[in-house]
Amino acid sequence: RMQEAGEYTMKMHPMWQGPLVAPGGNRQSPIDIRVRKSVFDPHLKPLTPDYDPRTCSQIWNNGYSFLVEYDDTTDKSTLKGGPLEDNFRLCQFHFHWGESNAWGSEHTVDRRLFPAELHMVHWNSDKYSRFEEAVMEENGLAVIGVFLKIGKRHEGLQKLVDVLPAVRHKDSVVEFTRFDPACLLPTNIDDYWTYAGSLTTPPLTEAVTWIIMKQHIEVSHDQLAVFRSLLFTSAEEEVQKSMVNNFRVQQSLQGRTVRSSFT
Ligand SMILES: CCOC(=O)CCc1ccc(S(N)(=O)=O)cc1
Ligand SMILES: [Zn+2]
Repeated sequence: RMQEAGEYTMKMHPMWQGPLVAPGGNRQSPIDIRVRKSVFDPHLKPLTPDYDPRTCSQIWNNGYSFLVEYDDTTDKSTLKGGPLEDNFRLCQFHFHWGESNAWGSEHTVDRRLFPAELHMVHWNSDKYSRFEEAVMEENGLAVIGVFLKIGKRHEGLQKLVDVLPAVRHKDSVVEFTRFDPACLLPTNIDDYWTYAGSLTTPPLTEAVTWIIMKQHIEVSHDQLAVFRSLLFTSAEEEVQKSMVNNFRVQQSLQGRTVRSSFT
């Protein structure tokens, strides 16, 4: 019998032996997006990302995922519009994925799992002066989530895939420049769901306005296989653990409304 999507047990990883539910949390992420329960909001504006590839600086394996980091000391790569009242600065993007193509995303749509999910992380530069400050505040962060499906090779992603072997181990860093993160967004960014949530890894703070794209992007099976060649563990550790299943279990909605920008 094929297991139902969402029925899979999640292999425990040290990180997820941590606080699976933040103490006192009532707006935790990720969640299952029940499409028919989402509420169309005609006041939601188009999202206006404006990224400068020259602010791309490095790739880092932090032991949870690999982060592509951007220089966020100026307003060169920003996100405005959509549900956001303020100007947000891009600081990094990363992914979550499974050991198989059957699961890996953090959010689901009517319980549907995707093989991976991209998160583009921004912080509110109108209200705060640095990421570390914004991460502790209610309207501090905005994260764009994009689902990945297995299909044709993603040409823009290949430049990133080619450098991943250089950050195989936890705490490794390599210079990575002139990468335009906009190439990872779907063609249609006007259709999205948005809700108030949290970081999905420690410190799990309830600081995030989530913007989840309805349209997915496609990457090839081989490209995603390179993600799985990364390791949770540093070069010094005896036992090497493959970096897979780095997603958090779904959290209860607890009365929150998910709004949609489309009918
Ligand atoms: C105070 C330092 O805090 C951090 O470094 C948090 C980084 C962090 C950024 C984004 C996310 S996610 N998966 O919800 O998009 C989780 C954790
Ligand atoms: Zn994430």
